[in-house]
Amino acid sequence: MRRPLVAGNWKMHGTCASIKLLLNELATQVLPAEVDVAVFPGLVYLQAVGAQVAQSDIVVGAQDCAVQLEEGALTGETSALQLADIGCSMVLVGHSERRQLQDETDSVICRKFIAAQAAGLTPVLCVGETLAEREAGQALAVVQRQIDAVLVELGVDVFAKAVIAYEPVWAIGSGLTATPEQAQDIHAQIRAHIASHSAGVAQGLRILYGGSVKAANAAELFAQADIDGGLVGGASLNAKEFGAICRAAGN
Ligand SMILES: O=C(CO)COP(=O)(O)O
Repeated sequence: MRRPLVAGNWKMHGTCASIKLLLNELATQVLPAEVDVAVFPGLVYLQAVGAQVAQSDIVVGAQDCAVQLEEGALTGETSALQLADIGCSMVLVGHSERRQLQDETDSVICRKFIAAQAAGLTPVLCVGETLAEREAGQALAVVQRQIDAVLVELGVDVFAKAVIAYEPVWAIGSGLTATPEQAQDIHAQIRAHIASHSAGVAQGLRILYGGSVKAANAAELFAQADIDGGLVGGASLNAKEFGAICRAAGN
C-alpha cells in the first residue's frame, strides 16, 4: 500500500509576508495523517519555511539542485548537500519549466537525480509531454525516454527512493487538467515500465499527477489506481484549496 503524497510547488511565488500568512492559514487546515504533505518554496525561503513547519508533519523540498555534489566555484548554484544541510528532504528534478526555460537535458537531470540521492534527498523526477507530442501520439514515448534517462543509466533500484511526477506540459497552469482516464493511462504505463525491470520497485513507487490540480478535480484523479497523489502548482498557493486537495488524497 503506497502512502499518498501531496506536494505544493510554489515556483517563483511569494514574499516573506505572504508565505508566513499562507503557512499560518495552512496550519488551520485539517491535513489527513495518512497523507504525506510537502511544500517546495523558492530557494531563499526554504529555511524560514522549514522553521515555520518544524512542529508539523509538513516536509520541505527544493525546486532544483546543482548537478555537482561537492562544493566548488559554481556561482549561483546550490548543491543537494546544502539543501540537506538546511533541512530539505526532497528536491524536484526535471520540472518541465526548467527543461524548457533552462534547456535542461535528460542527462543533466540524471546527474541532478544522482546528486539528490547522494545527499540523502528524495528526488521527484518530473516527466511529461507537450501538446504537440501528445497530438503526434508520442506521449508515452516521451515520458518513457525521460524516465529511461535515469532508469537505464542507474538501474531500477534508484526508484525505490524516488518519486515520479507525471505532469503533461499542456496541463500545467492552463486550467486544462488531464482527464482521470488520460492520467491513469500514462501512470499505469509508467508503473508497467518500471515493473518490467522490478515488480517490487514498481509496486512501492509513488507516481504523482501534476497539471491544474484543484480541490474540484483532485478526488477523481486520486481515485485512480496508479495515481498516488499530486504535484500542485497554482492551487498550492491557497491554503484552503491545498488543504482540500490533501484531504482528497486521504481515505
Ligand atoms: O507545474 C506544476 C507543479 O509542478 C503544476 O502547476 P499548476 O498546478 O499550476 O498547473
